[in-house]
Amino acid sequence: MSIHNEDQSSKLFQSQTHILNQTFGFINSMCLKCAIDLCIPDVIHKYGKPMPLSQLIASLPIHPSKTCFISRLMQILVQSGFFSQHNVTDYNQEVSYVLTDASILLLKDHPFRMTCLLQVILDPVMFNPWFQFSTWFTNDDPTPFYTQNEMTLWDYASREPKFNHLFNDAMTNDTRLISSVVIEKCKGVFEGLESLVDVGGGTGTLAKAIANSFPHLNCIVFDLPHVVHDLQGTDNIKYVGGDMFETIPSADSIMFKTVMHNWNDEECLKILKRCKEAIENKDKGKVIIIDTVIGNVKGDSESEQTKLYYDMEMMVLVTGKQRNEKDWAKLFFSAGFNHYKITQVLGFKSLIEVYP
Ligand SMILES: C[S@@+](CC[C@H](N)C(=O)[O-])C[C@H]1O[C@@H](n2cnc3c(N)ncnc32)[C@H](O)[C@@H]1O
Ligand SMILES: O=c1cc(-c2ccc(O)cc2)oc2c(O)c(O)ccc12
Repeated sequence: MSIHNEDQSSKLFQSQTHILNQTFGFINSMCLKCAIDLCIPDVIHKYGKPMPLSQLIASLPIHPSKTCFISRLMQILVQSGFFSQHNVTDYNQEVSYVLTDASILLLKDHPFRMTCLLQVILDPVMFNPWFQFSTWFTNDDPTPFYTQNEMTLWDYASREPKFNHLFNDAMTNDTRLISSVVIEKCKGVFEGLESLVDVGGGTGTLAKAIANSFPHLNCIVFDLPHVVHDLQGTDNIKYVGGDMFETIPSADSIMFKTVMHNWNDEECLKILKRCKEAIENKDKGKVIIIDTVIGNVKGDSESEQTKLYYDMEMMVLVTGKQRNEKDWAKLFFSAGFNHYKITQVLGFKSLIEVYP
């Protein structure tokens, strides 16, 4: 095939570059993981001022034969916005690095750090199922994760304590930020309630924050037995192990934070019907859902991309999906609920109150 003009060849080169950039996308994730494994954000933070490359190299736990590769790793991390580069004009022209808003959330001691979430998303247990994606389209397995492991993510976590801890820590990372915003912005949601069950509440990060702010509220953290079996409750927090498809403890309010997104419509309908049975006081009782509502805020293009990635992650690992308001409303009314109210909490996450 011959190329006839400038325009044609330039379009071909652009397409080739586009394909290569999309294919090499994993390099951004892997360089970020490498930087965290080597504690680069913490080392630069501890230095307290722009850190010259030679100082950075000297502070990292690397083999002397690898020192010459750090500047190349830093180059891509600067390009992807995790560090910014100061070109110092001293005699040896050495570059220095500082943190950016994004890398501040990668610091070990930051209360809203995202490192555990990132590590679990890139862990081989959650990453390898992607290699089964196309195979899964040709079989009747529930998820690519199932094709890879012959069991669900939840069964895998119950059998592998190391993965269970990694997963629960990752969810805790995400919940810390949301908890503080929910308690600040949505205080009214919890006022007047006497009891609350956090279903799929993990290790209880959100329930603990709510129980601290509302000491008269009796909270139950309900999750699979392998998640809660060794956790100690307090005066107003009790841990209960069980399966939400079988039974949900009774209370005024039943809460789900990033749980519904793990399940398909049929499964969510079953859970919501269980909630209707479990709500003790039908007058003031409600279901509280903290989850994504797609399309309720016009996001920037980066947020739009995140929602699509997140939806794919649910398809590959669990049977769930991200939902728009119409999808949520259909679920609530099909399960026999009467009305609902959506409050936008943070980014594309919302708090939905659903009334019987
Ligand atoms: C995505 S995590 C969310 C954890 C917590 N709500 C948070 O946001 O930090 C989903 C939780 O649902 C729990 N889960 C899965 N299947 C369950 C079931 N059948 N019954 C109760 N909990 C379940 C998992 O163990 C996990 O802790
Ligand atoms: O891989 C994930 C990521 C999440 C996730 C991402 C961002 C957030 O703000 C919250 C949660 O949640 C997941 C999840 O619930 C799951 O069951 C499997 C994987 C992931």
